[in-house]
Amino acid sequence: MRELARLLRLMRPYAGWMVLGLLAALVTLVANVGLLAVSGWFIAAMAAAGASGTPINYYTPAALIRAFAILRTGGRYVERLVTHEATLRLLARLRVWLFEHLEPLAPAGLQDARSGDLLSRIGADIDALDRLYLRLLVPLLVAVVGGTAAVVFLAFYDWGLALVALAGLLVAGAFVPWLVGRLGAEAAARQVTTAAELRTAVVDGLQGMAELAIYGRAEAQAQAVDRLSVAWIADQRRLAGLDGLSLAAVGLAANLTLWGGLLIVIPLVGSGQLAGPELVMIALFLLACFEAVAPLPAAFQSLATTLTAARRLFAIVDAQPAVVDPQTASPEPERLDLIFDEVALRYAPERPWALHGVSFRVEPGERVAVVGATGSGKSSLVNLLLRFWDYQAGSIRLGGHELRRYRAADLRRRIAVVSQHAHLFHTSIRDNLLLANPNATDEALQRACSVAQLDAFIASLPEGWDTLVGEAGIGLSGGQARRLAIARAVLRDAPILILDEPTEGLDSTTAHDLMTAIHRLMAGRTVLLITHRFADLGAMDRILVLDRGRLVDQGRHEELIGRCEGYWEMFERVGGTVG
Ligand SMILES: Nc1ncnc2c1ncn2[C@@H]1O[C@H](COP(=O)(O)OP(=O)(O)OP(=O)(O)O)[C@@H](O)[C@H]1O
Repeated sequence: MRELARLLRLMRPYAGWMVLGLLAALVTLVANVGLLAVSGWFIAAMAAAGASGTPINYYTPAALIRAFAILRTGGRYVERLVTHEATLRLLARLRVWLFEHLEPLAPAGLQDARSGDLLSRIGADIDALDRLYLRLLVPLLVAVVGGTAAVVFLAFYDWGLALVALAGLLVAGAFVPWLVGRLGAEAAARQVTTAAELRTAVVDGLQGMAELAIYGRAEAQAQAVDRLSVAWIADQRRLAGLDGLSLAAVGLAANLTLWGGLLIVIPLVGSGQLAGPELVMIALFLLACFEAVAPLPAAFQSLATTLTAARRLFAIVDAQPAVVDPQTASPEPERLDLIFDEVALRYAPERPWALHGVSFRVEPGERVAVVGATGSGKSSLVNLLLRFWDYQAGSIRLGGHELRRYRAADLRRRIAVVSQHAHLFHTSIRDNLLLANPNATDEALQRACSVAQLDAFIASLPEGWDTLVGEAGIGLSGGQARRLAIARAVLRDAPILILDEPTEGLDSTTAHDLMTAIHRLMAGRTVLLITHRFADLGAMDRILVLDRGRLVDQGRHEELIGRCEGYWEMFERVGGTVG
C-alpha cells in the first residue's frame, strides 16, 4: 500500500482536475437516481390522480424530470471529459517522469534490463496507472458519498428501510469487491508480468529474426511466444469470469434489497403512513442507488494490476545510477589535459578488475592510441571518460579537475565519439546528424558531410538529406553508417575526440578510406583512438598497450615493437603494417 500513497502523491499536480471530475461524477449519480425516483413517483401519482379524479400539479415534477435528464446527460459528458483530461495529463507526466529517471541509469543501470520489458514499463505499466483514478478513486468516492446520502435519505422515511439499503449496498460495494479482489489478485498481478514477458519475447524475436531463421529456431521462438500468450489469455479469462460473476452478484444484491425494501414499505402504504406513488419512488430509488456501487468489484479487481505496475515503475525510479552528478556547477578548465592516475574499475563487486592501476597522461592536441587484446579494458577507458561508469580507485583529472566534479552533460559536451556501435535512429539523415548539434545550419551539415566524405553519397540519393536511414541504420552500409557517425562528430565540434574502433568490421579498403576522413576530423583535437588495426597507428603520437586491465607499456610504434613483447606479438598476429 506504500505504492498507493506514492501514486497519490504523483497525482497532486492534477488534484484540481480530479476533484472536478469527481464532482461531475457525483452530480451525474444524483441526477440519475433523482430521474428514476421522480419519474416513478410521477407516473404512479398521475395514474392515481387519474383514477380518483383529483387534480395534480404536474408542472413541478415534469420540470424536475427534465432538469435531472439534462443534468445527467451534461454531467456524464463533463465527467468523461474532465476525468479523462486529468488521467491523460497524469499519464503524459508519468511517462516523462519515468524517462527522466531512466536516462541517468543508462547504460550501467540498464544493462540487465531487456528492451521489451522497458517498453512494457514505459507503455503498458504507465497505462495501468490510469485505473487508479478512473476506475478506483472516482468510483470509490462516488460510492461512499452517494451510498451514504442514499441511506440518509431513506432514513427520513424509515430506519428499517435505511438499514436494508445499507446492508445491500455493503454487500455489493464492499463484500463482493473484496471477494473478487481476493480471488483475482494473483491473476491480475501475474498478467502484468506475463504481458511484459510476452512483449519482451516478441521484441527479442523480431530483433533476432535473421538469426532465428538462419539457425532454424523461429518455430521454437514462436512456441515460446505462444506459451506466454496462452498464459496471459488464461489470466484474462479468469478476470473476465470474475467480472461477470461480480456483475451478477451486484444485480442480485440490488434485487434482494428491492424486495427487502418492499416488505418494509408495503405495510407503511397499507397503514396510510406512506402514499402509493412514494412506494414506486422508493422502489426505483433503491434500484438506482446501486449504480453507485456497481463499478467497485471491477475497481478492486484492477487494484492488484495497478499496484504491480506501480511496483515495477518504482523499481526503476528508485534504482541508484552508477554515476551521480555533483551538486555544484562543473569547473571551467582552461587547458584540457587528461590524467589517469592509478585508476581501477570493476563493473560489479563479484567481477574481476576491468582496469587496474592505470596511469597515463594526454596533453591537449595529442593523439594517443590504445591497443590491447580483446577484453583488455580499452572500451572501459571510454566508459570512464564519458561517465557511464565510475572508477572505484585512483583519480582521473581533466584540465586539473577531478572527473567527478564535472556534471556528465558538461563533460560530454567536450567530447565527440565515433564508435562502431553509433546508433542511428529511424529517421532522416538530416535528423540523425542534427542529433549532434540541433542548431547546425545546412552549410554546417554540408561541411560535416564533406569531411566525412558522405556528401557524394547523399547527393546521389533521390531524397538527399531527407532519406530515411531505416531501423538502426539498416538502409546504410557499414561504411556509410560510420561516416554518418564521423559527420556527427564534426558537427559536435568538441576538443576531445574518442574513436572507439571506428573501422572495426569493415573491409580494409573501406577502413582505409574511412581513416582518411577520420584524419581530417582529428585535426586540432585531442584524440584517443582505440583500435585493433596497426595500419592506423602511424599517425599517432603515442600508443598505450593494455593487457588484462593493466597498462603494460606506452610509446611510439618503433619503440614498442623493440621492447614490448605483448605489442610485438599482437603486431605479428595481425601480420601488421603501420601506415
Ligand atoms: N558492461 C559491462 N559489464 C560487465 N563487465 C564488462 C562490461 N563491459 C566490459 N566488461 C568486462 O570488462 C573487461 C574489459 O572489457 P572492455 O570492453 O573494456 O575490453 P576491450 O579491450 O574494449 O575489448 P574489445 O576489444 O573486445 O572491445 C572484460 O572482461 C569485459 O567482460
